[in-house]
Amino acid sequence: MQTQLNNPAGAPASKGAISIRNVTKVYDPDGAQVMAVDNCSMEIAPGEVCMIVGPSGCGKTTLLNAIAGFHSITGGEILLDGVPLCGAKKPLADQGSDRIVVFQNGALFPWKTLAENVAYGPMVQGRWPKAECIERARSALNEAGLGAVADKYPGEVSSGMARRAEIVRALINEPKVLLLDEPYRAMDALTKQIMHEALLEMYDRTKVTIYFITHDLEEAIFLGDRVYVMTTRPCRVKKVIDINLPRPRDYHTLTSEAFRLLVQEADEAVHEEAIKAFQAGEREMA
Ligand SMILES: Nc1ncnc2c1ncn2[C@@H]1O[C@H](COP(=O)(O)OP(=O)(O)OP(=O)(O)O)[C@@H](O)[C@H]1O
Repeated sequence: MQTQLNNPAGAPASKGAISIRNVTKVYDPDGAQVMAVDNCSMEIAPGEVCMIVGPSGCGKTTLLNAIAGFHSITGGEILLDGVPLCGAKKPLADQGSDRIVVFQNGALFPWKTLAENVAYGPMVQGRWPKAECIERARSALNEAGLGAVADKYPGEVSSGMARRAEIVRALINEPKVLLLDEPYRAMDALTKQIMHEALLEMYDRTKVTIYFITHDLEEAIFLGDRVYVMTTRPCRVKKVIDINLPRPRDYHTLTSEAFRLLVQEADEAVHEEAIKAFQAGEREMA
């Protein structure tokens, strides 16, 4: 069975445009007024792999939470395909299956098999009859190279397989946008490389818009269409780097001169902000 995860003939994506317009977010724990994001604007195209890098604590996750509908914004607006998600009248976006978050620490149900995990979302939403949900889940796992372990429990497969199954579980809902917050942070270099290739392979099939936060510049450039380097808090866009490396990409890309130059460009921008963040931290400590 061919799932609807496929984007026939690699057609360009027609949905999943995110507009972040003049967004501001102030947290106010006990009146402390922490400005996390200040007048930040970004236009993310449908099907773009948008990689967000910036100093620790600069406000990257705050933006993700606003898009996902986990946190409200204080000013500005966020639109999905031209339709407002949140803004002045409605500061907190509704959560919805059009925007799916893949969490850092994984969230598969340990008591369900991979196929049952993948089928769970559409099943509880009553999207398709139960048997069809399972059949689609198996088919999607198969396309992701996980067919042989579809009936295994998360504890019986490698962490790399479990992370891939999580992405399959997100994609079965046919979201417009996938939101990832450092999903591969704790992985060793080799597993990370395999995860990157698996994600790119799934992306090439689905062309879903990806908003991906990372501290790893090589990861950002290897995966991304554009890398957004954010300023130290409060968060704004400092620099946008277009990644014109041809797709499909594989590990050979990592050794090209074009790749090396892009890493250098991103590193210079991030380094400047990291120094500012460090100095600001020292001032706060003084
Ligand atoms: N619920 C909250 N209440 C108060 N302050 C918060 C809250 N969540 C985040 N912050 C503050 O807002 C700022 C931005 O946090 P955020 O988590 O968005 O940064 P980040 O760039 O994702 O960080 P990291 O790279 O370390 O994950 C930080 O100074 C953080 O302490």
